[in-house]
Amino acid sequence: MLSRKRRREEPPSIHPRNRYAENPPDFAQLASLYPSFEPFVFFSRSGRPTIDWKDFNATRELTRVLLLHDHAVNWWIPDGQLCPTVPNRSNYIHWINDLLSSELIPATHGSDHRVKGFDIGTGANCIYPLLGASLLGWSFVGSDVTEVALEWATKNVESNPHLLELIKIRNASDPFSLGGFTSSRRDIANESNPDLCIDENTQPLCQDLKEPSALEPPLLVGVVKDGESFDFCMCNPPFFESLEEASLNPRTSCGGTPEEMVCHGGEKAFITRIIEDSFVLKRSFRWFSTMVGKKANLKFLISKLREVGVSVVKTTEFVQGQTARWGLAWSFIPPSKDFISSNTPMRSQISFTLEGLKRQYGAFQVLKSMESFFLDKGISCKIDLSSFSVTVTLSEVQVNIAPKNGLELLKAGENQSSKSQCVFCVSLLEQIPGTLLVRWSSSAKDRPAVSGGFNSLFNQLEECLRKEFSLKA
Ligand SMILES: C[S@@+](CC[C@H](N)C(=O)[O-])C[C@H]1O[C@@H](n2cnc3c(N)ncnc32)[C@H](O)[C@@H]1O
Repeated sequence: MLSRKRRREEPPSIHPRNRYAENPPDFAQLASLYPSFEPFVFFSRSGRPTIDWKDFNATRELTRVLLLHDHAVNWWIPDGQLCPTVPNRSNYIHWINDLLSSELIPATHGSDHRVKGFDIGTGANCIYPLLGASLLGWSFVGSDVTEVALEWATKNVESNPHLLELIKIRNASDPFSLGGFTSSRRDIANESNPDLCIDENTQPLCQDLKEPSALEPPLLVGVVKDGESFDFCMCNPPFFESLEEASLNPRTSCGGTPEEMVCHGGEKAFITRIIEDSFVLKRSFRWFSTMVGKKANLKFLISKLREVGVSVVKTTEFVQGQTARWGLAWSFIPPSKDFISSNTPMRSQISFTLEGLKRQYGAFQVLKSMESFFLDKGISCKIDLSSFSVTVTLSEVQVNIAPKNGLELLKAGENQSSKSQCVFCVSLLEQIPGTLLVRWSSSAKDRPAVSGGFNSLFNQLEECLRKEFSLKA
């Protein structure tokens, strides 16, 4: 109920350059063109052609026909393997393209250079290399560790002779066939960072610069060959720590084997290892990036990135149906001068998840608590129970005071007359039972001061709600 109402109000979740942003897939047309897809299409009560999203065969066939029809890509995966949705996966590719074309991190090559990416854990579906190569002509190395992923990723590339030269599949658990793995991580760190000079007695700059566990296949160090360089790496990591945790996630028809969904320590450990490797290979990539499944992990990972001394961190939010995912990107290369003086990036939308809600509490209590939070600070707000949101109105004076002096001064400013007000909306979306997504959106994109103040207010709100409602606080 809550989610359905909320969804109607969600801002567009799709990248503006995504080909499905303006024209979502036309199931009726696809059914008439592809007889194998036709049996999966039926008319919903509202009269619209749709498919059963809980049927793995239906979603796999949809992905197959979308890749064929819109991207001229031949594709297939065996039963049970993770089935990607094409519009959602395209968003990550477009975000990487934004990062590369922003020139925030200067390119070292000329404009005729072919962009080269590294997809960590490409899966049997090999979706990112296939999309990146067919949409933008990028070349890729896609790595994986399971036999089925390596076999099917290779098949998927070989079924597309026009992409054969662009995509290479690499076995990350077969490092001895690669150059460079015979050196220890410390040696590699020294080679690629001559200014570091780490010897056995040196306390490493990065606390986590340690030899990887013998049980865990490498991610980048030992898989990237000596002398190789890439414009970016990307990764959709196994999100879960255990099969139990994976099965708590709302079941979709997207399949996914334990090898694809689960890893020791969950995404936090997996991405931490990517960060450690990025420190070692800091000169070999212009951008490092990964998808993050849990907002709470995003904060931890950003603090890790600060620890290892990255020069830039960028985040974005990908909303996929009812699930939110985050994109995290970083670089060790100094940003180009044009960008250094610019303000902190603006966000028109920020969010956090409130996990492990205590049993006795639900969205209603959280909403009432948000109302009290704002009223206590002298900020005008209005609850809307039908959309589970609170509309917050800040006077110009309140907005201008907040970022500089902290929120305690908001009350002091409230009596001053204000010419213009800023209206923001904080809304709740139930992700899974016991987990709420709290999202804050504003239309004040053109006013950095407003967003700065609001970000700080939002952080306080997060802290306050966590203390009151979350078991994990
Ligand atoms: C969630 S799946 C992502 C598959 C695909 N990229 C996608 O987005 O649908 C994670 C993948 O990472 C792979 N993987 C796990 N450890 C790895 C490692 N050390 N190096 C490369 N791939 C790994 C798994 O086998 C799995 O295919």
